[in-house]
This record gives sequence, structure tokens and C-alpha cells, in this order.
Amino acid sequence: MLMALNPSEKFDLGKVGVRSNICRKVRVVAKIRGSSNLETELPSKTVPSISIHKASEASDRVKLSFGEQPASRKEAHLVDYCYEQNEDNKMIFSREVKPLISGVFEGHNATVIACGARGSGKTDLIQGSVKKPGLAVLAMDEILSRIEQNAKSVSISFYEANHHEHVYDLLDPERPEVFVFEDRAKLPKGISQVLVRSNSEFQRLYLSGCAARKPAQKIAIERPCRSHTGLIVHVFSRNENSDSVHVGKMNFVDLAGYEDGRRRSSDCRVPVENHMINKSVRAFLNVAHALNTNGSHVPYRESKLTYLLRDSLGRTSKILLVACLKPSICQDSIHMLSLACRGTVSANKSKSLARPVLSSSHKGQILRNVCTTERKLPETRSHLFEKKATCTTSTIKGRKLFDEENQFTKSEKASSLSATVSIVQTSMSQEEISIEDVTKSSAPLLLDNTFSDIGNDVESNHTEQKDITMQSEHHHEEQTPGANNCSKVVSSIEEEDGSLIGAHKINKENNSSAANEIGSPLLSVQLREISNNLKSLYYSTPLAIQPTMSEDSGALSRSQVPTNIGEPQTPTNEQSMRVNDRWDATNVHSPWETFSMCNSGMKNSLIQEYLRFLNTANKEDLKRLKGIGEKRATFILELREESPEPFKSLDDLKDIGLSEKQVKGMMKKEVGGLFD
Ligand SMILES: Nc1ncnc2c1ncn2[C@@H]1O[C@H](COP(=O)(O)OP(=O)(O)OP(=O)(O)O)[C@@H](O)[C@H]1O
Repeated sequence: MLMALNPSEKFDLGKVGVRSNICRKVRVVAKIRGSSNLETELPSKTVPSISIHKASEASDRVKLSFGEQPASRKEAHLVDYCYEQNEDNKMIFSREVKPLISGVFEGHNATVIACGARGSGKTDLIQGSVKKPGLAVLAMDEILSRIEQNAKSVSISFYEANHHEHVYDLLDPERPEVFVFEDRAKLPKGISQVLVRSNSEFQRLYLSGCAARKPAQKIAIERPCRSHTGLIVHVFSRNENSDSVHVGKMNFVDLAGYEDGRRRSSDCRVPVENHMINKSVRAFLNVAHALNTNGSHVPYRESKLTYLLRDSLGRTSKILLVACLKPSICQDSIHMLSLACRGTVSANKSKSLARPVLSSSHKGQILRNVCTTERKLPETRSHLFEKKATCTTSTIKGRKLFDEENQFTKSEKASSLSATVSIVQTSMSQEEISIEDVTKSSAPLLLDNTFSDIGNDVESNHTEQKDITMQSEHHHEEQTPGANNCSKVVSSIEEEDGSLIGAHKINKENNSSAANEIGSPLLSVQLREISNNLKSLYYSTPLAIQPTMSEDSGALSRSQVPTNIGEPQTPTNEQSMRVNDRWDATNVHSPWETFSMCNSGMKNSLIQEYLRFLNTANKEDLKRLKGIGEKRATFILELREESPEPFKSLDDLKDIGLSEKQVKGMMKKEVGGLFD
């Protein structure tokens, strides 16, 4: 049962549409779909009702709440407007989409995103039917009528992305998988663009594209596999030389239906696709949230699709997010609505309510902050770890939270996480993250995953530091940014102890001036250095590799500094013990284990060096890498224009169209080449 507003109250056209969305970039509206025959037959008592209350007299914004309870601040969801069952696509089009079309002709990209639970009417909204056309069809009609007046032309692209985020071209009868790049004109390459002259032509193409996804969609008779679809409408004009010039584009994204990732299918399995699909749905909502809260970072890289559409999801684009709701309200609908309207409170107010949805690059920043903090603190490394264990009230709360959920078992993990949470709070004060918000979050899975990722990242970062520090003792401090950080940690320890400062300082100065002169040395040269480093590690004792801490201060002792890089020696028990003291998380006893540790350090250094190379090398040098040709090198440079350090992990190589397997193959080839 819906509590309808007085229609005259609702359609105060002076206040609706984009005009009421002054501070926020994304307009968020809800749409309650019509009831099917079955739903109409259900007695109203069995269907929880949606209550719609005007948020204030001055605007069209409404609060949605569910069930019989009166709307309180906690349970109400604020949206810019709510379209009820009797309000059809034509009305939504004229009030919401038509104003965006004018913007496209003026050069502003626009995006309409439909999100919601499964079966909430997203496809009905975007695609519609022959009798009741959807927003995309109505928009195309409008665009086609305008291009004639404005001497413009229009083409379309249509794609589908599955739960692995593989993108398929729906306008190509073969339905091939495409790797989508953008060229300098911001046009997607690798996906068909078909010129459209009339609406009938468009409908034929669009409907055949829609039909093309159906057979591949079915994985089981009862449960079609979920996927996202996207239509891009490109508007062009002709310049005096009759060349096509891209004016703007409009995207219609029909996101796959959200379904609780823990829900089991009829054969009692939890489908893996649930988790994957939900992740990319959330990526869109996280982008919308970041835009609406004026976040300093917009997490486009959380999903391939948000990255693909980033120029239509930017701060100058016009974005409409429609949260589709089933008339019979369900938990999935409420969850989606709560995520969709996170940023609607107000640009400023919502900052304090913002949940700590952390993107991978935020995590990267946090990890860098961990390193920087370690470097800056005057304490020795061991003191530092003690410090991490004593945390502020909120970090203790945070640790408790995760301990309770058995996210972390090792004490180091817990203390690393605590340190991370406290650093999140200091370094990301803009977002005002509070642990209470974490506990109250209506997206616990997301947060759990995010924080457990951070925990893992922090831990691997520590491991990486340990490994790299071993190498830094062999005067290769300049090898990687990570190694740099760690060597500085070692140096500060040395300074406290008063020993070795001179030698290291000279060495560092030499290295840094050499590095400045060289700029970005060739990867192969750097890899060779690491390779030589490995050789020296082969021929050194574990003690020589890892100077130990003196027992009371934890500082490096002069007597334990490696002086002898000669014949291999079997470590004594005492030496092994010291190794264990130094790296208390590991139990290194045998030469084999020591050797394995060296290898893992090598691998990390190689990866770091490879990424640094991608982030800094010039085009010609990039093309010397296996698997990087002219196109990819150009694309890498473009990525670097957008963000100075686009490659933070090997996973980021997916952005240049390389699969995990291809990346592994490339790394193997690079390393293998060293022994030629
Ligand atoms: N306005 C409407 N009136 C009556 N029934 C509707 C309406 N809109 C959608 N439906 C019905 O609701 C069901 C789901 O619609 P639709 O396929 O559009 O949802 P969806 O959110 O796209 O689903 P999915 O999450 O599976 O992609 C369909 O059976 C459709 O017929």
C-alpha cells in the first residue's frame, strides 16, 4: 500500500529536475514499478508498504520508509524524488532525461543508471517494451529529432558486461568479447559504433542487441545469469572540413539486479557470480557517493565499467541514478536504496555520515602512509610495533570489531590493522570515518571485505618490507620505492644507534644523485641489478643478510653488520635464533627457507620495479617491454596524464587490456631474458 502524496504538491515543476540538484552531481530518484497480476492479487497485508513523506516544503525531496512504523531519521531514505507505480516512463523521461539531452548537445556527457534488486523493473525502465517504450528509446527519439535541426549525426554502441566484467559487443552478430580502450577523442575503441538515422533503425538494432544477450544469459532454466548492459549514444557534428567531431554522449546503464551474496540457489550453492556482480553494482554506487559528497577521490577503478564510463561519470557530467523498487518491498531493495541515496543528505552533511568505502587506491595511499609514518617516527622498528599495539579508543573499537568477526588471527595483523584504521582517520579526515559508522553500516559485507583486504595488504606490505630490507643491506636502496622506504627505516634505526650513519649516507647520496642523473633507468638494467643482488644473497649467510637487533634497544648492532660476503656458511642455531628474533613472524631455520625468502623478496622487488617502470618510462622504453606495443604504450601515457601513478599493483595491468595470465607470461619473459 502506498501513501500517495497530493499530485499537485508533487509536480511543482519549478522545483524538480536538475534544478533541485544544485550541490550534488548525481540526482537520485526512486521508481516503484507497477504490480504484476500476481502481485495485485496478493492481499495487501502480506506486502510491506512503502511510505513516502515529503522531506520539506521547499523541495521535491521525499523520505521513503518501509512497513507500518512511522518514518524516523534512522530508517527513512532520502531521495530527490519518488516516481510511483502509476507514473510511467514517459513522465520520468520528460522530467528527468530530457534536460540531460540538452546538455549532451552542449558537450556535457550524461549517464542514466538503473539499479535495484532483481526484478525491480530496471529493464522495463531503460528498455521498456513496444507498447511502453523505455527511457533509452524515448531519448533516442528526442535526440534524432534534434540532430536534424542541428546538422548533427548520431551513432550507438551497445554492450553487455558479465560477472567477470568481460564486455561483449551486442551490435556485432558474433557477439565478440571486446577490450575497450578510449582514444584521445574519448571514443571507445574495440566496440562497434553504428550510425543511426531513424528511430525504426535504432529500435531494430537495439532490440536485436537485447535479443542477442538472452541465449548466452541462461545458465540454468530457472535462474538467468545476471549481467549489466550499457547503451552509448554518441552525438557528432561536422566541422568546416566535413570531419566528424564528437560533441557529447549519453549512456544508459541497466545494472544487473542486486541479490544478497549469501543467498543460496535451489541446489544450495552460493553462486560465485552473486558476489562478483554485487561488487560491480556497488562500484557504481560508490562512484555516485563520492561525487555527491565531493570526495577527493572517485573510485572509478573499482570496476571495469565505471572505469570505462569515467568520462561520463565525471564532475562535469550529468548523472541520474534511478533506484528501482519492487512494489512488494524486500531486503535487497532496501539495501540497494540505502546505498543509492547515501550522498543525498547534503554535500556537507553526508560527509560526516560517509561510510569508509575505501577504494584500492585509497588503500594504496594508506599503505604509503603506513610506510611514511614508520619512517618519520623516531622509534626503532620494534618500538614501533609496540606502539601500534596501543591504540586510540576508536582503533581499539575497530580491532574489537574485526577480532569478533575472526577476520584476523595473528596479533601482528590486528596491530597492523589498528595502525591502519588510525591512519585512515588522520589521513582521511575529509571523510570523517568513524568506527560507529562501520558497525552501523547497512553494507557490512562490503566493509568486511574492504577492511580484510586492507589487513591483508598491510600484512603483505610488512612482509614486502622485510624482504626488501634484506636487500637494502646490500646497498641497493635505490632499487624500488618500497625498498627506499624500508632502507630509510633501517637508516633511522642506525642513526639512533649512532653507528653506520656515514657509510649509509654516502651510499644514499651517491645513489640518489645517480638516480637523478639517470631519471628512469631501463627496466632491464634495474632487473639485472636485482639479479646481481640475488647472486650476492646466495653467497651470504642469513646473518649477513639480516643484521639483527640488539636485545634491549632493538637497534642494529655494529658487530652484526655484514662485513663478509664470501663463502656460504650454515647458520648456527644462535644465528637462526637471532634471525627469528628479528623476523618474529617467520621461523627461518634451514638454508632452503632462507633461499625461499630471498626468492620472495626478489619477486616483490621485480614487481615493484616493473610497476615503477610502467609509471615512469617514456614511450619508446615502454615499447621495449614484452607485450607492450604502440597502442598500449600510448594508452599507458594517457593513463599517466590522468593520474601520475596509475599502476600500483599487477592487477592494474587489467586496465590496459592484459589478463592475469598474460601478465604472468610477460613477467616470466622479462625475468627469463636476464639469463640470455
Ligand atoms: N510497470 C510494470 N507493470 C507491471 N509489471 C512490470 C512493470 N515493470 C516490470 N514489470 C514486471 O516485473 C518483472 C521484472 O521486470 P524487469 O525485467 O524490468 O526487472 P529487472 O529489474 O530488469 O530484472 P533483473 O534484475 O532480472 O534484470 C517482469 O516480469 C516485468 O514484466
